[in-house]
Amino acid sequence: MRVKVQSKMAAVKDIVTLVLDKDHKTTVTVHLHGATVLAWKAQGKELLFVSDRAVYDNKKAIRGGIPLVFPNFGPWALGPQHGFARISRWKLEQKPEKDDSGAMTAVFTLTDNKDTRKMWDHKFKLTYTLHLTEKTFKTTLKVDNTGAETFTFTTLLHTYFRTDDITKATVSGLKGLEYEDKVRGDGKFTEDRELVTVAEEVDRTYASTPNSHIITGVIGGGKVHMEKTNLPDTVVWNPWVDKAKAMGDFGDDEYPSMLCVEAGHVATPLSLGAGQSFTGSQTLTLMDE
Ligand SMILES: O=P(O)(O)OC[C@H]1O[C@H](O)[C@H](O)[C@@H](O)[C@@H]1O
Repeated sequence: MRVKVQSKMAAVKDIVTLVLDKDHKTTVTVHLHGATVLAWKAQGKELLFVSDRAVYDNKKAIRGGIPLVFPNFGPWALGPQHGFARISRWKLEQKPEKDDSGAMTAVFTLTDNKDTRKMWDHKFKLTYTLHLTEKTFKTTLKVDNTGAETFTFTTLLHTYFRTDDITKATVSGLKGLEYEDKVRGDGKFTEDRELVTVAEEVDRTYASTPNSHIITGVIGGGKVHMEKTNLPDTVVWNPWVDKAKAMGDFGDDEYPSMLCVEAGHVATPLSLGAGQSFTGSQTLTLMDE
């Protein structure tokens, strides 16, 4: 399946790879379109889902991996759904390098330009730092307001985990929390399950979640620990049968193979004054089975 995805990818010049070890067992692959993480392989196991039908035309958002949502989560009056970060061309600011501790780091940036200002007339700089060790993958997004006026935004790391069978996957840390449910519609609901499972279309935004979730049922019976900082909300999404069929860049039969658990600041917008900055991050750790 991965080979097929690779062969459909755009030119090699679009792709940056962080290789931790010489055997290529622990790597991260990033597309400059959106600085979209396409793959995180930990000890030989590919943990992220990318659709076989994903489009690599440097225009459309890439269906899978970790698209970056900024400056708006969801439908947006000023531009495309989930904002422009995931459909903008990012710059590789610092090539993958090993630091003293042996971790690989790479840094990508996006600054306002005529296309972003057409939609959202603010000056900003986004700095996205990827940090890879043997079992952990940390992604940190820094937002700088480089203009003279305050702006508000929402942001999110839209992580697609690869699952063996979605009905066997679970997400911890959500019991007792309020959520909005885009499937059921208006109103707030309260989660009563210790471990959230998915057996139908799910699209929920849980507000003020704990900084740690454990996701089970990741490919090969894997367990991933998600730790987040300054990203207080968690979205759980799977399109299920009908929505999968309606999406042009997602296979009809792919929904059992993915689960999105998305760390973000989306339930309430953030406000940044001139010269201020915000930093949010998530660290994914492949846990021992
Ligand atoms: O199709 P996209 O624009 O990539 O959005 C994919 C999904 O992203 C999030 O999970 C939202 O909560 C969903 O409502 C949306 O369907």
